Amino acid sequence: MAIVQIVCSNPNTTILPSLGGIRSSTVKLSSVRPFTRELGKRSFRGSFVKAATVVDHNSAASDNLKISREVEDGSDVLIECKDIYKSFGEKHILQGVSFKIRHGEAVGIIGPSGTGKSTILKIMAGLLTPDKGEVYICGKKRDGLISDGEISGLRIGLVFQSAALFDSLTVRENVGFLLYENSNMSEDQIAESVTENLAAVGLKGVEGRLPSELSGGMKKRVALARSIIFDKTKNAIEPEVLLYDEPTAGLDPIASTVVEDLIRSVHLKGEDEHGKLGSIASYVVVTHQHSTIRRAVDRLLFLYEGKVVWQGKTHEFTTSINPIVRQFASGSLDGPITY
Ligand SMILES: Nc1ncnc2c1ncn2[C@@H]1O[C@H](COP(=O)(O)OP(=O)(O)OP(=O)(O)O)[C@@H](O)[C@H]1O
Repeated sequence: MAIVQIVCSNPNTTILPSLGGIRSSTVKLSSVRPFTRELGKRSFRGSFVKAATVVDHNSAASDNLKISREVEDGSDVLIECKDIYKSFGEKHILQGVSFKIRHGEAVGIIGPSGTGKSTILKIMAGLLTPDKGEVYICGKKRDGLISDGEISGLRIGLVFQSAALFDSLTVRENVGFLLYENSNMSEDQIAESVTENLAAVGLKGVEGRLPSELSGGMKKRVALARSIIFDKTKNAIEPEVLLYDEPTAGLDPIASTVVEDLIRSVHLKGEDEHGKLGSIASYVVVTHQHSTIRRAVDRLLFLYEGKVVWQGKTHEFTTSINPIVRQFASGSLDGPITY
């Protein structure tokens, strides 16, 4: 078992768009501090919040996450979105979206382009506020953005759709970025850890390269390596939910498989030796890729015209008789979904 540490930026800073993995966490704004540590010969300044931790159970990539049991009192619900509405100007994107993410779940959010999948991820992460409706984190209602207050007991991380690497930093510096600042690990330990995490996403010997020297798919994998790197010197474990926005978009089929298995493998399955629910994250993946649906998630939410119009187990997706799901699964031009 290993501890995975993932760190995020303060969503209110101008750095955010540049950072692929953000973490909304149990961190007060007052704890945000300037990042000044030298990265190689360059230095970088910005505001960052502290790291979060998650446990890696080193499960076989082919293992499925156990679908979380529905605990009667709802205590296994980590995130609940209740009747969420969100508009951008005249565009009414979310119109009453409700769902729960339970402990141990691997959930996919699918649906036509522009239907609000990324928007709901950002609302879950606390980067966007809904116009109406509530988000509950471990049963506690969140008001405003994640930075407006502290909700303890759960960390939520978002891995952006774009790789969003720092152009002027090497791959090593990008992947180890937050360890350099937030951990007590030595430079050698961080470098070693970076190499291990890059290898885990199928990349070798690219540590010294700049992002501009990588293909799009390689950048994506570097971003993923950055999201799963952890502080080996820490033991604190809290439940965590990771949100992946199209983690396999633009990857070739084999690279997709690597990433899908990795998403599985960095998450825990459920119980400790006493039968107590484990502390490891659930995760939510927004994806258009069938392989990712099949391989990386157990339950699906189908978002269409502002609402969750279907949900079910992954294997039910292709056999559903729901006309919207059937059309989407088959890619047919005929059906209720129009472009
Ligand atoms: N900050 C914003 N300002 C204005 N419009 C926005 C903003 N964010 C999203 N939108 C719009 O809201 C709609 C939903 O966007 P979103 O990215 O959530 O869709 P999506 O389902 O993730 O799409 P895709 O599958 O193509 O990635 C789009 O029309 C988008 O242009």
